[in-house]
Amino acid sequence: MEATKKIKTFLHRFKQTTVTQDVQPYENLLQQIFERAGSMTGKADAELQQMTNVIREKVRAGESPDAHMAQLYAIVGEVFRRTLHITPYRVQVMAAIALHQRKVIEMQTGEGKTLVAVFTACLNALAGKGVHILTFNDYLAKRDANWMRPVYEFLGLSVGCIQENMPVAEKRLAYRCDVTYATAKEVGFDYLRSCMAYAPDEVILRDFNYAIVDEADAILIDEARNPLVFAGNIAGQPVDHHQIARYVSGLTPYRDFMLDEYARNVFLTDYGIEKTEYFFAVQNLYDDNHHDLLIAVNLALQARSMLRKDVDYIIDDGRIKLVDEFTGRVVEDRKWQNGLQAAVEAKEGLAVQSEGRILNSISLQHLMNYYPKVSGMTGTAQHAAEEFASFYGLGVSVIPSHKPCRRIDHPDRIFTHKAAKVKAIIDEIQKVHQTGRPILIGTLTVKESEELQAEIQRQGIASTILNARNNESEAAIIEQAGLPGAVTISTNMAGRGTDILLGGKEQYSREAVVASGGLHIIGTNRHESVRIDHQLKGRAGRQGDPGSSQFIISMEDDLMAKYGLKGLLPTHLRDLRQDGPIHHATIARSIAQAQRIIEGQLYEIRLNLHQYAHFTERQRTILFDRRQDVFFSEESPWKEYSLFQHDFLWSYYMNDIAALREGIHWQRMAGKNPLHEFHKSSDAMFRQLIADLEDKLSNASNVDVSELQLKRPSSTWTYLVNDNPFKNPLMLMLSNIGYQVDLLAGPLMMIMKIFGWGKRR
Ligand SMILES: Nc1ncnc2c1ncn2[C@@H]1O[C@H](COP(=O)(O)OP(=O)(O)OP(=O)(O)O)[C@@H](O)[C@H]1O
Repeated sequence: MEATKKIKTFLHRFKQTTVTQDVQPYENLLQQIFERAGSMTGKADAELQQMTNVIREKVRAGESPDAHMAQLYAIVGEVFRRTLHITPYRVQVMAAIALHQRKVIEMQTGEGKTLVAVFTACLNALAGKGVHILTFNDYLAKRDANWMRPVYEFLGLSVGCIQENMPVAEKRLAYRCDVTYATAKEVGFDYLRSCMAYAPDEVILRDFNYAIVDEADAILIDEARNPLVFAGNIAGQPVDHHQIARYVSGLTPYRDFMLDEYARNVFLTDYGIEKTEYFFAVQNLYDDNHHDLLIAVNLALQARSMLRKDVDYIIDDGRIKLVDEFTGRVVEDRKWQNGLQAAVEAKEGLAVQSEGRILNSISLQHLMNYYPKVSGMTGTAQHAAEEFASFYGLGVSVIPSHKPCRRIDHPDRIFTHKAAKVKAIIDEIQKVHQTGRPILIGTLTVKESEELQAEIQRQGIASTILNARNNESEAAIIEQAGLPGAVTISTNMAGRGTDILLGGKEQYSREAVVASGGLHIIGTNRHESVRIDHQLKGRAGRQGDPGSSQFIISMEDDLMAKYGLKGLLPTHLRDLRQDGPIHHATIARSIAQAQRIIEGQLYEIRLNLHQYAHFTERQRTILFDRRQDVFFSEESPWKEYSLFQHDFLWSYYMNDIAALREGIHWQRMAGKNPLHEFHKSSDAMFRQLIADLEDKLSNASNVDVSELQLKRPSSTWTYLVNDNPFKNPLMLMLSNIGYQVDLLAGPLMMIMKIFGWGKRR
């Protein structure tokens, strides 16, 4: 039976891998909506509100909202005209239908997804159970809630918005609104907070109902690599990180330590081990007594050789701030976990902050699974269709654009080395700048953006920079980026959600920019994820505007070096060095293939994370259900005591589980399957946890309440970067083959991804 179930699950994943281009199924509903829309224009405001109230009563009496979609969408369209003076396009209404039908809709960048979500949110909010619109960042949550507020309020629907660091009382009110705009991350933290409440007024969230996820691929896929972790502070450091950082800075690569960038691995050589033992006066570094030292040295090596200042992080106000590789933004509350943060702080000579002890944690994938209904929107859904299907059971529906896209995407210009590439970028900027067209240059890192600006300045061209160092001026920079002659250099920050208006706000200068050919995009690197490249291109040619894009790259770029892409080239091209671009069909194909391979690997990492997290999540549910029983019980003197015990033991358990995971990959060396071993060990540990908890609770009546120190753990909310122990996903994939049918699904999907099979276009 079990085997049959696994085969069914396996096949189901493939069956779900659908991308629908066919919009015919929506035509019938669209016709009904637009027929009704005609009769709405003559109605008084009060009439529209009364019609909405009638639908609301029917839905609350148990009727399905589906039956009222045509009527309500026609009303919402009319309300848009009356309140915001916008007439929704036919394709936007079509997208709103698909959204209600649990799809991830792909709409071209700039087509107005913010409006689309409102139709579906209104329909689903009538039941009174709340709709969450999950945005990419806090700024968009606030902007969209305020922008769309008149529409909701006209229909008698309340709208709230969640911001990080908002007082709990304000958050509770916002979550009780009919529609709440928030980032997925903040909802996740509020969920964890609610799980650990000590009194009813500390419960922030109500039951989940429906989530519309904006920029769905970024939130449901890219962000899903990072578990949300509620961490408490513990004082003291077991080792002197600064001393270790100084020691490691003097080591020589390839003699004292080896590093394999592709596998994201760094380790001491035999020579390096002996040297370290001598320096720290220990006999055997691998002895249990020196475990902390060994780990700290490894982390310091990782900090020295794998993490780069102004690329992976910046230093601001004496603190390390991580830069998100997908968005180019500083992520204020993100930290590396398991001691790596401290190692980087020591490397930079900063004070080492105290390390976090995990108090509670959830993955975004599991959080989303608590919503009975989920749908999503993005400009780049097709590339992630397999993953939407396998993790979330969501299909992708491609919505045609309102006006045909006029953007010209030039084929990549590829150079043999970096200097030739930079020269070509400067030439390109000079050539396009002369025509008066605005230019947006997308760079990979803060460092690269600044170096390029210096180079452009030497050529006498003024430019503006947008990167993690100046994100507070983002809105002002973007406002200027579409003006005639503007040159803007940015990291991935000028990606999702960035609406560059041609000519700024002035109509006459818009006409001038349109006549000159619109915005020109220059990409200076191919990103690991092709979706990020598409988002960058998507800043030009919005809503039928003219525009163009050109990637100028070199075989020495990080992507090529990291993944050894030269190896994919024919032998005679590998050592070529020339000033002009390389003209060879194989190269562009190889790069595209490499991006597919990398995406397959990243998928594999996420699949693994999911498989491990899934087991712990099930245990968390069991334990927190028990916590709820204590929470709502009446034995008040012992209640808090039973809860400061529950949370304390769970916290210890979470940390033990993190340590178990950290070392479990060694089981592969013993010919065992790490995932199986993890399940076995964590199952035994969980049973012990339950036994300990019951023991503590049964002894609770012997505790003198006056002696209890009911102190809560002092806590911080941390968004930890998953320092994945599976450094080489390919090895992991191979080692897993043959253990269980379920595990085969991932690798097979990866192979299909690489060869582009299984996609229906
Ligand atoms: N029906 C419409 N009529 C006129 N303007 C519209 C309409 N719908 C949207 N817009 C405008 O289009 C612009 C882009 O809208 P929005 O930010 O929602 O796009 P988007 O799809 O989220 O883009 P991206 O994901 O690329 O950032 C906004 O300036 C908005 O006012």
